[in-house]
This record gives sequence, structure tokens and C-alpha cells, in this order.
Amino acid sequence: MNLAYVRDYLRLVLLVPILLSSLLLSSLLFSSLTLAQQSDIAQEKKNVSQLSALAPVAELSIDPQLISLISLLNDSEHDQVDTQQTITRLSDLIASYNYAEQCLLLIAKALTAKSNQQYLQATELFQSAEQLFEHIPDAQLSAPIFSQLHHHLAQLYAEQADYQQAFLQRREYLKKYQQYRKSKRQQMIDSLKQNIEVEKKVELNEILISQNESKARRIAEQQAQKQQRRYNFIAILATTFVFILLLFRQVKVRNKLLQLTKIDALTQVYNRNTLFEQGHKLIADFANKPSDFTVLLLDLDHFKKINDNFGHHIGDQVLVKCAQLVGETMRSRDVFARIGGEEFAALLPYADYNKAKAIAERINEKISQASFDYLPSEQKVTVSIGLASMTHSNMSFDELIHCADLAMYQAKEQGRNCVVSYNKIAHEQERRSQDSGVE
Ligand SMILES: Nc1nc2c(ncn2[C@@H]2O[C@H](COP(=O)(O)OP(=O)(O)OP(=O)(O)O)[C@@H](O)[C@H]2O)c(=O)[nH]1
Repeated sequence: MNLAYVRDYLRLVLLVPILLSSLLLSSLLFSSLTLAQQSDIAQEKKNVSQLSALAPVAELSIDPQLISLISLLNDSEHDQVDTQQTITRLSDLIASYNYAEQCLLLIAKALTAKSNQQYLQATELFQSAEQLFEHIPDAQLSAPIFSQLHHHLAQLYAEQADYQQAFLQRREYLKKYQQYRKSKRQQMIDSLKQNIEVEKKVELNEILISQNESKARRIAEQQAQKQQRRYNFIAILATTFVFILLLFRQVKVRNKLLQLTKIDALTQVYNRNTLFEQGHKLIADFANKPSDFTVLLLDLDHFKKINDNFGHHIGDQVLVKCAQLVGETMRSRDVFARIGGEEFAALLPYADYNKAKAIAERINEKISQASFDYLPSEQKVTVSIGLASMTHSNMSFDELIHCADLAMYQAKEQGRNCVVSYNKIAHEQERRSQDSGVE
């Protein structure tokens, strides 16, 4: 009991002189303040109280000049005159400053006072600055530029042997420092996350771009293929067209050649081959189905004289004209041909003797009465015609032609420009032979 009592007593005895000496020191320091400095502090306090009326919550903007001023002051080798001038200059802007800027200006002044070892004044300035903390967002206060206030206050309190306050300030400083580190770390994490997100987005964007490119390439390829198919189709179409054109041309040429083999080049009527071909065919048809069939053989009279007198080319024109005149007399089913030189033949199916004779006489009349522009008017062109009709179905075409030929020669003998029927000759011959037999 006694020992504890003695210990408490000693503590009290030690504490009282410490308190007394600190009070004495404070009063001495206080008295050393100049009147001007006191008025400064008063002004600062007034400004603080005025600004307290406003209460912005969002992070406050800070004049960059203040930031560089504080960092200069934190440099132990700073130019005091220069920094003092800056403080004075920036103090003029106090009316336009927000809480944070006000606070930093106070911190700057406090740092100046502290470096000038005006600890009491520095403490008061730091305290005034601290009062503004309630108007500044917590996140902003954890920044070293603000939180250093606690560090300096801790030093100043320790200097003034106010260890409790020093401890509290130190603790506050560490707390804010931790907060600041934490928020910085979080910021870094957020920034990394953001970077990762951005990278992901960039990657995704690149994938999308490459997908779009490959899609565009695919579309272009498809279009090129489509175009190629179109070209191929056009090429095939053009080739087919040309092929068909050539085929038609070929057919046309072939027909032309075929026609040339059938047609007489000068008179454009059938030639000898066609006549015999058609004649054999008609004879074969009539063998199955007997009907009237007559052949005319025509030979121009004294044609040699025409050639000799007027020239071969005039002879040719006479041949052409005569062929044309005979052609006009033919029926659609008749076959008319030039069998050589100035000799022609006509096949008249379904024509009996009388009908054929009428046709032959019509031909005779037409040619003899025709006018030939290139011949003198007195020059007449006549034709001798031999006529032979089928008398029985066993008669061959060659026989029929031969009979017509005989009749034609008879017509020549009778003085030309006439029609002679083989049937009549045969009949005459028969009658003569009968007469001679009777005699
Ligand atoms: N211009 C021309 N003359 C031809 C052609 N073919 C044959 N001749 C001529 O026809 C003439 C036939 O003469 P001929 O056989 O003596 O008969 P023709 O003078 O008509 O006397 P007839 O038949 O007895 O009336 C010949 O002079 C041939 O040269 C031809 O294509 N063109």
C-alpha cells in the first residue's frame, strides 16, 4: 500500500513541473508572435469560417501552383525567400480558392513557420488547416499532400511534449497513409483491370475485324465465282451460238452444193441427173399405181445458126429465156430439165396424151411468139417437141425417153416447130406394116 502511494506521489511530483514548464514555454512562445502574424492567423480563421459555409462533397480541384509550392517546401534546400513570395502571391487568390486549396495554403504557411522554427504558429496554422478537413472528401485527404499535416503536427506536438496529441496525429497520419496506399493499390488494380478489359476489347475487336475481313473475302470470292460462272455461261452460249450458226451455214452450203448437183448452172432448171432420178421415181410409183404419164423432149431448132450469127453468149441467153418460158407453162407437179446443149425434157405426171399435147403446143406457141430483145425481130426461135406417153406399166423410163426422142426427131424431119407424138408414129408404123402385109 505504501509503495503504491509513494509511486503515485512521485508521478504527481514529476508531472506538475512538466506541466508548469510547458505552460511557461507556451506563454513565452505566444508572446513572441508578432502582431502581424496574429492578424494573419485571425484572417485565416475568418476565411476558414467563411468557407465552412460551403460544403462540396466531390473531390476538389487544386491549383497546380499550390502543389508545386508544397513539394518545394518539403525539399529541405528550398529557397525561403522565393517560397515566401509565392505564398504571398497565392494568398491574394484566397477568395477564389476552394477548401482544399485553402487548406493547402495553410499547410504551406505552416510548413514555412515550422522550417523557421516558429512551432506554435506552425501548430496553429496546421490546426486551422485541419479544421477544413471536414469539407474535403476523405479520399482526397488520404493523399500525402494533405495527410502530411498529421505527420508535421505529430512532430510539433512532440516538440511541445504533447505526446498524446503527437501520438494521435501520428496514428491519424499512418491511418491516412494506409488508406492512401490502399486506394493507390485499388487504383492500380482498377487500372490493370481496365487495361485487361481494354486489351480484351481490342482482341475482340481484332477478332471481329478479322472475321469481317474473312467474311468480305468470302463474299468477294463468291461474287468472283458467280462472275466466272456468268462468263462461262456467256462463253458457252456464244460458242453454242457460233456452233449453231456454223451448222446452219454448213447446212446452207450443203444444200447449195446439193442443189448445184441437181440444177443446171445456166438455165437454173433441173439438170439431166435430176430428170432421170425423178423419172425413175415416177415410173416406180406408177408401176404400183398405174396412171397417165407423158414425157416431152424439146430441142431448139437451128440453134447452131443463132450461135454462129449472134454469138455464143446470145445463144446462152436464148437458152435461158426458152427455159423460163417452158417453166411458166409447167404445172407444180411437172419436172422440167435441161438434158444437154439446146435439148430439154419435161415429165408430166397425170397427163394423158391430149393434155400433154395441149401443153406441148402451148410451149411451141409461146416460144415461137416470144420476142428476144437481143435478136433481130425477124429472127424467130422455135422448138421441136417429141411426146411419148406410157402405154403399159412395164415400160421403163429410158424406153419412154427413147420414144420421146424418136418423136422429137420425127418433128425435126417434119419441118421443125411442131409437136410429134410417139404413139402416133407407132400407130402409123403398125398400120404401114399391116398394109404391107396385106399387099
Ligand atoms: N450458146 C450455147 N450453145 C450451145 C450450148 N450447148 C450446145 N450448144 C450449141 O448448140 C448447137 C447445136 O447444134 P446442132 O446439134 O447442129 O442442132 P441445131 O443447130 O439446133 O439444128 P437442129 O437441131 O437440127 O435444128 C451447137 O452449135 C452447140 O455448140 C450452150 O450451152 N450454149
